[in-house]
Amino acid sequence: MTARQSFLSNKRDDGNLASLATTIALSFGAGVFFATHLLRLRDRERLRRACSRTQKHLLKGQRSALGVDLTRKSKQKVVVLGAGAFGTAMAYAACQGGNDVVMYMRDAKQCAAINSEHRNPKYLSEFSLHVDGVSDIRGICTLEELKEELHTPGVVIIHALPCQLTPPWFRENKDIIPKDALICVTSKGLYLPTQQLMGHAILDALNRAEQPLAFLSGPSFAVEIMKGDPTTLVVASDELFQAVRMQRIMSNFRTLRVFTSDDPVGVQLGGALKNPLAVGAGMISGMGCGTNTLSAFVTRASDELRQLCIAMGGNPRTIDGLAGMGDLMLTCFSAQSRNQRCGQRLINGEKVEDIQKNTTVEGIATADVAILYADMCGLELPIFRCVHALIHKRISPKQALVDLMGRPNRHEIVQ
Ligand SMILES: NC(=O)c1ccc[n+]([C@@H]2O[C@H](COP(=O)([O-])OP(=O)(O)OC[C@H]3O[C@@H](n4cnc5c(N)ncnc54)[C@H](O)[C@@H]3O)[C@@H](O)[C@H]2O)c1
Ligand SMILES: O=P(O)(O)OC[C@H](O)CO
Repeated sequence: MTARQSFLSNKRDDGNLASLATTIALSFGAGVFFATHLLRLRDRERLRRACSRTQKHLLKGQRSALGVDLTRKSKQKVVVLGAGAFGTAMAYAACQGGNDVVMYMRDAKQCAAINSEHRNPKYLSEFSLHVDGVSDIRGICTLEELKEELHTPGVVIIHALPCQLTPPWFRENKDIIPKDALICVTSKGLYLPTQQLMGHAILDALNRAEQPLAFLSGPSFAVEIMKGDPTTLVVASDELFQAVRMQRIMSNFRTLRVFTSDDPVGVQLGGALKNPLAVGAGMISGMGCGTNTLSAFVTRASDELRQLCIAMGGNPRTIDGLAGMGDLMLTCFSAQSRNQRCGQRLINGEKVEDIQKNTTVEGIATADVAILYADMCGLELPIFRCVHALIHKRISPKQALVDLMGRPNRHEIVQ
């Protein structure tokens, strides 16, 4: 049984009108999406219009005149890979969304504490993982257990491992990953050894082109998700029904609102490339510059992000959204961001290797790949290049400001 069949049949098992309406809407949506593929509508605008029609139909189906409950959904098996800050927040959110959630980690002590005390002793330990009225998150720590959990038909994997460790992990463990399991990637970065987007690197590591993938991104500090601060995310997939499926799994209609997207390239690039830019923003703060400079940086940097997105085949409108501007603002303006703090520490003279010893900073490796992409696409991208040069200490902070502020006069918005 494929993930989609199992998902649809799960929903039929509910036997209620709400599930049936949604199932019909989803089937229709998936049908429209596949039909657009079959008809080889390669033109991006036409494809986007078809997807948005699908989405409208879905919404219509969910807002049934029969008054069905929009929020009703069937329990899904969710396996979270990684029990760091974001793995913990994702497991908690999926559990709040009413799903059966298992979190995989290597550390047996950490796992035992999660199962007995319902807290992650290593990350966000101040928060209880007990979700009222829903089953608790279960920790597992052996590959045997992981294999067994992944065996569940229709299983969804939420991946929350740091980017540079991800392809090796999937290569090593590909035999236990079911071919039809949806992998929802939440890590934000580009893979340095092969200069790939995470999705492509994972498919290569699995040696499979057909593994269903989705990408969840947007402004979301793990700690604020745990606190229950209203948070919005976007999930993208080439197969729109997979994005809708993740949307339904993660939405809790109170604190987490998830939008869908048909632009996995744009969503991945937005999430990944905001990280080196956040390092740059931290450098600006470290230099003692104020909000004028930071706002200028964020605005002009978003233009470079858009240029790169277009050149790499993404939709520039995605950069205007949560995965682009949303996350860029969050990480550039907040010292809660590890990338932002890394920038400040670099300006204060710390070494990049030392900063990365105990903390995940995706922006460093991703900055290297961003420059390779810029060269490949023939783009100037002065802000990305200055941040990259500062990270590698090829220019001084003072020189970076001279280089950026001394550029020739020009029109602001170039169509
Ligand atoms: N922290 C956030 O607020 C946040 C928000 C959105 C996205 N993200 C993204 O999520 C990804 C993970 O970030 P994080 O904040 O959770 O990092 P983290 O450093 O808090 O946790 C990473 C976890 O991965 C585990 N790990 C490493 N190798 C492993 C392996 N081989 N097997 C099992 N576990 C392994 C580590 O033990 C650690 O628990 C990053 O790409 C980050 O950009 C983080
Ligand atoms: O702490 P950072 O810089 O890795 O940012 C975390 C998330 O990406 C914010 O959305």
